[in-house]
Amino acid sequence: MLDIDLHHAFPGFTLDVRFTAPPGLTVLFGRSGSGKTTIINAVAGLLTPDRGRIAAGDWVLLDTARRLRLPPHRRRIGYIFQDSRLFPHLTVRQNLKYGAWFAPRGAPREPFGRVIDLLGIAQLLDRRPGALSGGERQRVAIGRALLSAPRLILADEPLAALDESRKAEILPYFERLRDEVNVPILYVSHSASEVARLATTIVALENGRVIGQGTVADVLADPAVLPTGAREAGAILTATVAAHHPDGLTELDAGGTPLFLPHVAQPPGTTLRVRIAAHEVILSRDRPQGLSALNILPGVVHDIRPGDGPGTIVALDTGAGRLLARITRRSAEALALTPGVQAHAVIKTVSVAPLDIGAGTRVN
Ligand SMILES: Nc1ncnc2c1ncn2[C@@H]1O[C@H](COP(=O)(O)OP(=O)(O)OP(=O)(O)O)[C@@H](O)[C@H]1O
Repeated sequence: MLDIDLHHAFPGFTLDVRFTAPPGLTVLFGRSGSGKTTIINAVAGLLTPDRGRIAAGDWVLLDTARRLRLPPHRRRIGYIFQDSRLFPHLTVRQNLKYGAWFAPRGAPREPFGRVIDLLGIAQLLDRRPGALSGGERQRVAIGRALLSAPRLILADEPLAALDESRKAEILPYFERLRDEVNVPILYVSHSASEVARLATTIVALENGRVIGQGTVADVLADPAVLPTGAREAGAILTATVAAHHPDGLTELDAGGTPLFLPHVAQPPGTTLRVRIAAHEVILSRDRPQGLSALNILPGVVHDIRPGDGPGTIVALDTGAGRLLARITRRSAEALALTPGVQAHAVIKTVSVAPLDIGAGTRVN
């Protein structure tokens, strides 16, 4: 458990945040200038706030009321930056050992071999960073952070410099870090799909304040707290791989409801987290007939959230979970959608992007 309470005034900007991050991966989510880096700098010890307290469980990094301030090198933090910051003249093995060198004697830490396995970097150990891809370098950077026996991991936009295919390569390793290593992770991002894949908890920031905080499913469903508003709103469903069909489709079981997606690599029985973007969902009052879309989910309207423009977000409770549909207010009126009425959500199979399907943990 990570407790953060910070107050700091710069000329023209005041940071005033208080939040608790439960175990897992907590994303600081907000527009440029919302205060994410200022929080990270305060946790790292690069900025001493006017007032504040930062503690990871019983490990207190800062408590201005008690005049306690650990210097940065004693905070036991593992860093993962946008650029991997590996030493170019050292091999991967030496870079990893450098991380281990920072671990205090006797501190519990992941064994070297387990970190290598977790990140799939055994075949890279004798190479130098110049001979690695961007994704491989980031895996090594994660390993180096882990081997320093951290009490907390700070990841500051670690995927921002990677293209889509490298992101897809590295996301599963962050999922493993989240699910298999018992160290809280504070992760900065402004990408909704990255947040949907990785977050256990989201802290949404605006102008130096917390404007929303909660589980990934709750926060991503609330356009009011998303940096890009309704455009990135979406639902997160937890589903299990039921079957791979010969025509290339994968059938998921989402709370007893079948959901067809393009082929996913995971074997039957695997739990997945699937983000369904609100703009990909169509609503119909009656069950549509003769439609090409394979996923037609009956449900009941939970609520309707008007936006600023012509759009509105309709939340529909289905057997698979709560889905969100971004439709026009005109359509919502034409369909007479109000809380409690029955409707059907239509989702095209191919509308779910591969990056939006990840390893599952509970999302709410
Ligand atoms: N040392 C400083 N002196 C004065 N103002 C600062 C200082 N550091 C940050 N600020 C201001 O604090 C605000 C928040 O900055 P911060 O870097 O924390 O935002 P951010 O959410 O991390 O943005 P980005 O996503 O662009 O990195 C900005 O208005 C910035 O100009």
